[in-house]
Amino acid sequence: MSEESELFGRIGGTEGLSKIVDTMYELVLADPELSPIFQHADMERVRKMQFEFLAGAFDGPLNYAGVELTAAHRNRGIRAQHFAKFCSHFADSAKQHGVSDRDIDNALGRLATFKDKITGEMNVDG
Ligand code: HEM
Repeated sequence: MSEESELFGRIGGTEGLSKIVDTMYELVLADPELSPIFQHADMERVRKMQFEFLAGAFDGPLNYAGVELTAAHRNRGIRAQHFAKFCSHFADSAKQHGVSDRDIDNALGRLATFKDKITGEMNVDG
């Protein structure tokens, strides 16, 4: 990959991230543990919103205009093991699209910071 200073650039910018998101949801929807959670989701919207969210999280353009993450994932029964599988599908997709292991680790570290919002494991005292 290139020597771009931002993670977003190094993972291939708009084109690269779009491909990573598309492949990631192919893997997620083919996963029998995760696909039921997406049964009623508007996948076109989810892909678009996920692209925008991740672009911002990876130091790219900040255009995310979707629902706040806690609200979007509340009461869906999403647990730590679902989160872990989702992240491993992200990593497999990024690997397929040529992202370096170092950049994948960097991206996974950023995804991990959203875990409590996605799984609802909020620290109520925090
Ligand atoms: C770091 C990890 C994750 C991020 C950044 C993320 C981000 C997002 C975003 C941006 C949306 C769109 C919100 C909107 O419509 O405005 C969304 C929707 C959704 N996410 Fe996640 N998500 C993550 C993990 C997960 C996991 C682990 C699951 C379940 C296995 C999940 C299930 C869903 C579902 C079902 C929707 C659709 C909600 C609806 O029908 O409106 N997400 N997510």
